[in-house]
Amino acid sequence: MSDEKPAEKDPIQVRIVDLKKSYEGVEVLRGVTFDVHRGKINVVIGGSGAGKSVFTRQLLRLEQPDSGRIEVDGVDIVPLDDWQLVPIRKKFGMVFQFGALFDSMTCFENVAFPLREHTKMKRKEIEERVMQRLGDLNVAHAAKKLPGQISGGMAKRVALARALVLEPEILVYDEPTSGLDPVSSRLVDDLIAETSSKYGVSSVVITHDMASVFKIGHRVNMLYQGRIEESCTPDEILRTDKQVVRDFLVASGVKMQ
Ligand SMILES: Nc1ncnc2c1ncn2[C@@H]1O[C@H](COP(=O)(O)OP(=O)(O)OP(=O)(O)O)[C@@H](O)[C@H]1O
Repeated sequence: MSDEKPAEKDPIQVRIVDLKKSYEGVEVLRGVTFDVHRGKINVVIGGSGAGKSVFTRQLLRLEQPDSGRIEVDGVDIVPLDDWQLVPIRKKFGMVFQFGALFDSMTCFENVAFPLREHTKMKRKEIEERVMQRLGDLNVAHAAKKLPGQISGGMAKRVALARALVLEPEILVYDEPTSGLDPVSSRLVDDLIAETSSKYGVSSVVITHDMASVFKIGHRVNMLYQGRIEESCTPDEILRTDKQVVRDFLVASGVKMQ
């Protein structure tokens, strides 16, 4: 018997290196570099127009970056074609503004949809998986209801169940607290933290909500004018000596050290 230990997984799940994207000659991403830490909550923060949405579209390879690398578990996905991206896309789950459920389908059908589209699972297996996810997120009782018949908070849980049903390794949240009052925002933060610890997924939270950084972030990456100006822990960012980062935090009501 070999006494070799199983190889430890790289603590960095995704490395983004010098990513650039222009539209009609205007450079929006001007060399984005940072790491997504495995199993952690990685927040990407930035003001309006910083390039957060453009970055998200490149990360998910919904668009082709002009240059740079996105290494997912060591594989650079930038040069891959749609066919080669199929197994990579399975690693990602996306939670778009936490909504976007199909209104005419029950919550059960919403969560079953990705399984029907992307797997050959049998009806019974689908039913079990869907009810398990809904149960994990405390919304099993909403299975037969339409999204319009449940509260906004419950709908977010159903949307998260749907994002988790294909068992992604990396969950990307696009502005999850955008447009919510502070109390609801913190409940959404709780849900993200709960999901991170329950499933061990690597979370990427794209937001301009500084409160989320300090409540749930393990890592914070500040995007400013198309570059990552700071990449550190939430504690460290309070002591940053980068003026643009300090200005953004102070304007967001954060007390600096
Ligand atoms: N398809 C596109 N074509 C041309 N310019 C674009 C395109 N998409 C984004 N931009 C420009 O890129 C810049 C960054 O936009 P982006 O939407 O990524 O900002 P953001 O950080 O998500 O801002 P917000 O928080 O307001 O949503 C903006 O100046 C925007 O006009």
